[in-house]
Amino acid sequence: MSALTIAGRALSSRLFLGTGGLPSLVLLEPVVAAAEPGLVTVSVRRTSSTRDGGLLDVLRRSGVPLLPNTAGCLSPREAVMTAELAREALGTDWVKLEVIGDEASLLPDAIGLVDAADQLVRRGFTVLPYTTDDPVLARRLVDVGCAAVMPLGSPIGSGLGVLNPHAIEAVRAAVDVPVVLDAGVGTASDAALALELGCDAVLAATAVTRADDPVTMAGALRLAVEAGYAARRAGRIPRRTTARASSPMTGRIA
Ligand SMILES: CC(=O)[C@@H](O)[C@H](O)COP(=O)(O)O
Repeated sequence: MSALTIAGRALSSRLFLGTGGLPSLVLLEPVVAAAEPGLVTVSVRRTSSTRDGGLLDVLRRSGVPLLPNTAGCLSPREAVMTAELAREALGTDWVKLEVIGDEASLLPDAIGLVDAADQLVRRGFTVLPYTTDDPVLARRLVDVGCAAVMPLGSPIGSGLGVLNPHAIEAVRAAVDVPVVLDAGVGTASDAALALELGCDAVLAATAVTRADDPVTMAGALRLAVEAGYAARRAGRIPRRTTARASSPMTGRIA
């Protein structure tokens, strides 16, 4: 599978993994090994511990690049401060920007998101914003300098997959930066569909952390992303409303 590049950095996989919510830290290492993700997101609030065997320690040993996020931030100010803390703590100026409108829907606050993205780009961050599946908003985020956009397939943790495939295609068409489907993936076919629709990568958390068997699901998502990317490049056949024989009709015995 050809490499995905974001902001000049080549990533080894088109699957990104969210780490919060695993039922046991013991699962983290095998999950990461099965997923072989290109990036692993970490919430700065939840990773204050750097002790041996802690979340950060395990992730660092895995060698997968870390992508700190601003999970749970409800205002641009809070998100910018959290990103600065992450830069200091983790030594990276990449940030997955989340500015949430409310704690019930967990939907992005579009206005706060553009404001925070603008501030962070000016402060030298490489910003990957979690956004809605709105192509106009995606363009605004690119206009202020975001390195990628991360539209939701459906609400965080819902497992509903890609609710509006046409909107995801519209986001893809609207911007010239990588598009990473973020949120709502429930199982492997959701991830494959995202790539088939033209997304460059997929971020999944709950699909793995709440699966009956997180390690096996992590491996399934890795394969699904590869399959979806290959299918996109191969080009799907057009949908038809009528039958068309798949074998030639010549040589039939009358
Ligand atoms: C924005 C956000 O928090 C998502 O990245 C979340 O981590 C992943 O969403 P799922 O848990 O639905 O995969």
